[in-house]
Amino acid sequence: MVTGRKSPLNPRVLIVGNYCHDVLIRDGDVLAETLGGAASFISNVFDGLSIRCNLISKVGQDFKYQAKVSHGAIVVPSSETTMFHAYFDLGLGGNGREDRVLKRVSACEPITPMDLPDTRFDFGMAVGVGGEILPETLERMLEICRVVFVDIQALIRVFGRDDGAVNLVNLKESGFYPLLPRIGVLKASTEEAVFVDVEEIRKWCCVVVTNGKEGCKVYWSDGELQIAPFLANQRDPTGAGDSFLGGFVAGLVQGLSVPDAALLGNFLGSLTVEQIGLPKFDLRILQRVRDEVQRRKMQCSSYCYERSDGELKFSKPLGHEQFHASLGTAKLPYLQTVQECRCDLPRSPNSVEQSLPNQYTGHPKLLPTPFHEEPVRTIDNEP
Ligand SMILES: Nc1ncnc2c1ncn2[C@@H]1O[C@H](COP(=O)(O)OP(=O)(O)OP(=O)(O)O)[C@@H](O)[C@H]1O
Ligand SMILES: O[C@H]1[C@H](O)[C@@H](O)[C@H](O)[C@@H](O)[C@H]1O
Repeated sequence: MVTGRKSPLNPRVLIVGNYCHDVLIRDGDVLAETLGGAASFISNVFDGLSIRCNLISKVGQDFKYQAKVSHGAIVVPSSETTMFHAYFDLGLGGNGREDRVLKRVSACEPITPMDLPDTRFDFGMAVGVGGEILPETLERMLEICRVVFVDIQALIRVFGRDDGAVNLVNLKESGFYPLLPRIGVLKASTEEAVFVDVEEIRKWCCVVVTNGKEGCKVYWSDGELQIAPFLANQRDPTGAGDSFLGGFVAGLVQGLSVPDAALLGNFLGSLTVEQIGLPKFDLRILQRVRDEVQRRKMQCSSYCYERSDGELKFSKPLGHEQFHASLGTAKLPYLQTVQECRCDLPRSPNSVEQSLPNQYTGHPKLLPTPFHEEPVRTIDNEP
């Protein structure tokens, strides 16, 4: 069980999920071929914020991006790299949201418990995209990681036998349901949240539901909290949820409160939708973000986590709105205007919007008590 304590000094993070090849298609034309997979978007955020992490991902010999990724993947000679075709045909969605139809056209082999390092981590992230995370893999992650963050897409995706069409099943029907009380945070998009009984799950773990340009909402057993979004000119929604989760966990790893970390997640999500495929973050923005996070940590250290009983304090962290404003300002000079933006993929109406009002609280399960110091086994594929 995870308790609400200060984040350990040098937290160890484990990301588990396959890299993939993404092909973005509209009206029969290939718009882009890019590196994909939640693991690539999340490690991109961690790299951008200079946070160390360990990553377990499997690919085939056909993997095109081994030289590009900062964390090498395990190459499985007998397997192909997971590949998705994402169809962005106009008229999809119909609800004002940027929906895409996904097909998994090839799948690398699953990540098994044997593939995971035999060492302890403070934060674990189960972020599969193509069915590569098995119940036993998640179970092993729960054993070796103090707190585990799970993207629901790793749990509820099923794939059409003939065409690989991605469909979703109710979480209760997945083999993962019994593990839920042991996870720290379940992240779902608004579309995916329909496949979960949030009212039931929130009694066991923190649930974060992202909602595109509206930002996100954090639910826990006896409260919920809306976290404000940031302005963005959306060009491609792919990976927004992944970068959100990367930013959220990166914030917690650095000792931010849950609302501040979720704000950082929203910020990274908003940067991601402005580019096609895996984003190249502007170095000036990243520097501003690192500075703002440091400033925020200093501000909060005096009141956010310090309670004599060692539990998190669940009152509004002063300056949360200011933190939102500062991050927003960091991005503003570089925010592409609608005219400048080459919209290769359909953009949702009103994607440039004012922030929503914000409330505050936090969740006790999210900051791990550090494991006793143990020798770190070097993971072979870590650079
Ligand atoms: N158009 C947008 N404008 C501003 N912020 C956005 C926009 N789209 C996404 N975001 C940010 O990114 C976060 C995640 O987006 P979203 O809810 O679309 O995730 P998702 O559907 O899981 O994405 P994907 O499956 O494409 O990775 C949102 O909570 C929000 O903070
Ligand atoms: O690269 C993308 C991205 O990781 C998305 O979050 C996921 O839904 C897609 O399956 C994947 O192809």
